[in-house]
Amino acid sequence: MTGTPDRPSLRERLRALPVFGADLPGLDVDAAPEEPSTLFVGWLDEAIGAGLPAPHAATLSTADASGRVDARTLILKDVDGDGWVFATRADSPKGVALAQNPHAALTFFWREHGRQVRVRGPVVPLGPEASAADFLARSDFSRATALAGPQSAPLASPDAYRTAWDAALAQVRAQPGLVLDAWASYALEPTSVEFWASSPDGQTRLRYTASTEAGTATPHPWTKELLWP
Ligand SMILES: Cc1cc2nc3c(=O)[nH]c(=O)nc-3n(C[C@H](O)[C@H](O)[C@H](O)COP(=O)(O)O)c2cc1C
Repeated sequence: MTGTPDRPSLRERLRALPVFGADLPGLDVDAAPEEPSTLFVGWLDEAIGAGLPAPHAATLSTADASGRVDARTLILKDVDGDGWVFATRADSPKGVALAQNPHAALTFFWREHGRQVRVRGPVVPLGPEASAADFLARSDFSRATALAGPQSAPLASPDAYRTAWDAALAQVRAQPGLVLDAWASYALEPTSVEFWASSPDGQTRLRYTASTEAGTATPHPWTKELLWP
């Protein structure tokens, strides 16, 4: 759409928007640790410490058996020996896609720090015990939402949701140990983790790649390389 002096076009308004602020912490490549999880948790802690909004929110990208791609936001639950951990309903579209094709990516963006992290690799379900522990750690409201109905299925009306949610909340409160069978914790076990940082000097990209012994899944030490921005 063409703009006017009072109201520039959308293209002009978008071009005028700043992306990053000042005083960006950047990425010190020489000080980068051997393990990408160490650098990731360091960046996440800096984001938490600075009070950035939802620093643990990430975009999970998946592709189904036919290669159709989808992406959505979710919450990071942990980073541990299993990998980058998240939880959802196994019968949701993302859970179904992961069952068909376990390869996925998590993308974190901390605008105020001018940083992005891309974590790529296969996703594994962590099993009933870990899934139950995650479900029971959720608030009553979150458990009721998960229980109320099949995530992402068409909903007939807001009233239908309200009625199901009220019943689910009553059920959760009556049975505090109740676990939704469909709830699943997953870990993305990275084969590569890429750190991107903007700074007044330009952009820096550092990719960690896990080398694996031919024919085994045994991880070897990570290799690090710089990438063209
Ligand atoms: C900030 C934020 C956090 C979210 N966290 C989760 C989460 O941890 N797990 C989840 O299943 N959905 C979460 N959602 C909802 C998902 O983005 C998505 O709408 C839902 O999981 C259905 O996705 P699907 O149809 O691709 O399976 C979150 C949404 C937002 C905006």
